Amino acid sequence: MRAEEEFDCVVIGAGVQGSFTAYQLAKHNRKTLLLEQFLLPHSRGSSHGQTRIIRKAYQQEFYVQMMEECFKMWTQLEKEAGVKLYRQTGLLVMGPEKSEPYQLIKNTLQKHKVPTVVLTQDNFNQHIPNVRLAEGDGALVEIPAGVLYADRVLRTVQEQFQKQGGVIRDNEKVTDIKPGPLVTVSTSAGVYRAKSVVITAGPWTNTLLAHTALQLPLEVVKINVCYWKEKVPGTYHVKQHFPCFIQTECEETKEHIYGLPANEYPGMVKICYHTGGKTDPDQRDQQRDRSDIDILQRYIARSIPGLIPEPAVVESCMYTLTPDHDFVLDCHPTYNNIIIGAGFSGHGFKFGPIIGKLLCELSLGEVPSFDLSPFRIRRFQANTKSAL
Ligand SMILES: Cc1cc2nc3c(=O)[nH]c(=O)nc-3n(C[C@H](O)[C@H](O)[C@H](O)COP(=O)(O)OP(=O)(O)OC[C@H]3O[C@@H](n4cnc5c(N)ncnc54)[C@H](O)[C@@H]3O)c2cc1C
Ligand SMILES: O=C(O)[C@@H]1CCCCN1
Repeated sequence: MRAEEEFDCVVIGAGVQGSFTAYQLAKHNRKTLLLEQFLLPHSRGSSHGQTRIIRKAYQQEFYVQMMEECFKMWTQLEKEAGVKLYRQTGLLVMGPEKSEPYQLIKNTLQKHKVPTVVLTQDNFNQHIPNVRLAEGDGALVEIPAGVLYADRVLRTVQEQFQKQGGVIRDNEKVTDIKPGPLVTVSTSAGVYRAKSVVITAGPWTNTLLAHTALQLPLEVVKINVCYWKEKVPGTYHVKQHFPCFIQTECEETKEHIYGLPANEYPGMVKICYHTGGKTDPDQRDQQRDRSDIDILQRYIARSIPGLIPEPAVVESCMYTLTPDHDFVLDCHPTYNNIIIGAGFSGHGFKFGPIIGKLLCELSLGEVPSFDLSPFRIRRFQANTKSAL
C-alpha cells in the first residue's frame, strides 16, 4: 500500500471522457490523477476500437453548437501532438423524407450553415454508387463530417496529459468514495484525497455512485460491432470517397443503422445497429442477443448490395443510455465537489474535447462555457434515486 496522497483532482475512468477531462485539468495546472481499473489500453468499456463518426448532423441545435467549438479543439489537439486524429469522409444521412428526424437534421444543418449537399432520387447514385436509396427516402451529405481514429485519440490525449505533469494509474480499481471537503478515494492499491473528484466511469457509473447514495436512470446495453465483407474489395473504401452514413429509420426498423467506410480491416465495412441487449458491464460477454444482426442482414441485403450480408467480424462495445439519450454533465446533487460525466448514449466520442473542458470547468467551480441545462441531473427528478 502506498501512503495516502493528495491531489487537486482525481478523475475516475480513463475512457475518452475521463482522459480529456484529466488533460484539461492538467492544462489548468491542477495536480491531477487519472485512475483506470484495467491495464491500458483495454477494450472492456465504450471508447476502444479504431474508429468513430464525427458530425454536426443532429436534430438538436445545442449539439451542433457544441460541435462548432469541438471541431476546432480536435484540430488544435492534432497540431499540439503532431498526430492525425480525423479524416474527412462526409456523412450521408438517409431517412424517410417527410419524417421528423430527417427534416430536423436537414433544417438544423442548413440553419447553422454546415456545408451540405442534398441529393435527389435521380442523382443519388452518381454521388453514392453501390447503395440503394429506398423509395420515399431523402438523402443529404454533411461534407465536413468524417472519422476519428479512436484508439489513437486515447493514446494521444493520455500522452498529452502526462506531458502536462498528469499522473495515470491503470490496473487500479476504485473501490470506495467518501465525500467531504476533501474527497477520499480508495482503490485496489491505495488511498487518495482530492479537492474534487470527477466520475467518468462509463457503464460502471452507478456502481461508483452507489458510494455516494445516488443512482441515475442509466441503462447499459451491449452493441454488436459488425464488419461486413465487400464482394469486390475496395467498393466501399475510404479511398473511394465512400462516406460514413446514418439511416435514421427504414423498412426493417425505426432505430438508426450506421456505417463507416472500409478502412481498419481490409475489405470490410463497419455497420452497426444503434442499440442492443441490456447488460451488466462485468458480464457483457454473457449477453448474446443477436436480433440486431438479423435486422442488419436484411437491411444490407436490400440497401448495400456490394456487401456479403453475413457479418465477417463481430466485436463488442457498450452504450450507457439515459432516458432521453442526452448526456449527464453535472455536479453531484449533494456534494458539489463530485462531478459526473456519464450517459453518453452511444454518441459521445466526438464531443470528447468539449466534454473534458466542461467537466474541468465544473470541477474548478467555474461557470460552464455552455448552457448545461439539457445535461443536468434534475431533468430526471422522478427517476433519480437518492437515499439522502
Ligand atoms: C459500437 C459503438 C459505436 C459508437 N460510435 C460512435 C460514433 O460514431 N461517434 C461518437 O461520437 N460516439 C460513438 N460511440 C459512443 C462513444 O464511444 C462513447 O460515448 C464514449 O466512448 C464513452 O466514453 P466514456 O469515457 O464515458 O466511457 P468508457 O470508455 O467506458 O470509460 C469509462 C472508464 O472507466 C473505467 N472505470 C469504471 N469503473 C472504474 C473503477 N471503479 N475504477 C477505475 N476505473 C473505472 C472503465 O474501465 C473505463 O475505462 C460509440 C460507442 C459504441 C459502443
Ligand atoms: O455518434 C455517432 O455519430 C454515431 C451515429 C449513429 C449512432 C452511433 N453513433
